[in-house]
Amino acid sequence: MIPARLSSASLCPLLEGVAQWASCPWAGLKPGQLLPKQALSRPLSVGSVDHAKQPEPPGKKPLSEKKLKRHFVDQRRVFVRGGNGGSGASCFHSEPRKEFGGPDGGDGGNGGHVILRVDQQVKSLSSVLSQYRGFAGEDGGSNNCSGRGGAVLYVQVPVGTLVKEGREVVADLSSPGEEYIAALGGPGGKGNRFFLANDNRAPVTCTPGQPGQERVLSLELKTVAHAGMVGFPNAGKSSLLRAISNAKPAVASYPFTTLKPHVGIVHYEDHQQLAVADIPGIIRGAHRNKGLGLSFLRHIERCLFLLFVVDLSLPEPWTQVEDLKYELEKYQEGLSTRPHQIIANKIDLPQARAHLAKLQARLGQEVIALSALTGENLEQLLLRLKELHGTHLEAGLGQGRRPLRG
Ligand SMILES: Nc1nc2c(ncn2[C@@H]2O[C@H](COP(=O)(O)OP(=O)(O)OP(=O)(O)O)[C@@H](O)[C@H]2O)c(=O)[nH]1
Ligand SMILES: [Mg+2]
Repeated sequence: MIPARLSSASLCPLLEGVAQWASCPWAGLKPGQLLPKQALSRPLSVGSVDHAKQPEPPGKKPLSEKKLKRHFVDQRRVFVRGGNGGSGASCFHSEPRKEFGGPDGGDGGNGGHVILRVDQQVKSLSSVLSQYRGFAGEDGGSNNCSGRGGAVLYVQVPVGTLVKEGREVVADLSSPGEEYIAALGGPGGKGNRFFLANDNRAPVTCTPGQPGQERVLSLELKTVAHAGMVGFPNAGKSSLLRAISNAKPAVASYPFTTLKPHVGIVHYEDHQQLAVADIPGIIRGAHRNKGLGLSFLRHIERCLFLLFVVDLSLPEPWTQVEDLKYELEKYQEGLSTRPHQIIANKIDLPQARAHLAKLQARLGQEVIALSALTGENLEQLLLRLKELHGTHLEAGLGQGRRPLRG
């Protein structure tokens, strides 16, 4: 669920780091600054649709599945180990003409923690390594010198990182700057000075530093958006996001153009903002990790409502809806019944119009037929988005939950 922090004022900056792998167009606006005139002149801000099909670069081969996955990493298993504590020292004060100077071995420094810190600049988990060892504390020295503590080792992670230990979720890092101690540094050992007592004026005992905590954590990145666009490759999801928001995901006529989720912000005249995520194409068998598979089904989990985008120009478009729902349901029970809207894209194509009536009859529910390319009927989609969000808010209030504002 989107945290309450995702209120209209903070939505944009937050998403910039979470999943806004696409740039946020409103990021430059200061509070109180007017929205661009173009956006205000309409009841709804419908972005320009001048993104007609970009030509495929000549000779560009489609990427292999392995390479596709390498671009964007949304899951990592990490071994973390806190720094070892430094050992305490055992020595005695020595000075000319002072025979029994007493114990002066200092304590060892504590080992440094390993801390996960949310950084807005980090977009995926690809920069996270498979293991981290914290800095060790220094050993204690003579003259009651304590060893220096090990420095904290920060691991930068993107906003929206879930930290799991085994199956248990131990942290949900959803706002910039948030920190989680992944592994504690070991405490430093005690020097012999510590053991000085009335009945033992010359202790030689000192203790070694403790090893740092060791853990194996799974990090998972999930997109945080109000609406998630789900569809087969080439259905026109990215084109649609470009048309309704100012996000600029790549659009091309080959499948798997989108390799990582993009989040665009839809601005309404009443200053409401809704985040819409363009999730990379899903194919049949995605729940068995085919194509870009599971990694992207995960992002859908965090969307409050879904937009099933189908390519209306293809024969029997209802099979796309059935297959998409099947994949979602197989991945997580109940996911396909989350509040949703079916979007039939590419209505501008002649064969698409012929399929519309059949699709509607077959599904028995209202379908919004539109064209991301020409901009036809986009406003209906934007109104529906608002409605879905309103219903979500009401449902939340009904259950006594804190309202989520868009
Ligand atoms: N005629 C027509 N073409 C469209 C429309 N929307 C998208 N397209 C074209 O369909 C192709 C695929 O569009 P994308 O937006 O890249 O599709 P996608 O669903 O994001 O594809 P993946 O990123 O591969 O999942 C492009 O060539 C677009 O120009 C539309 O409304 N009408
Ligand atoms: Mg795309």
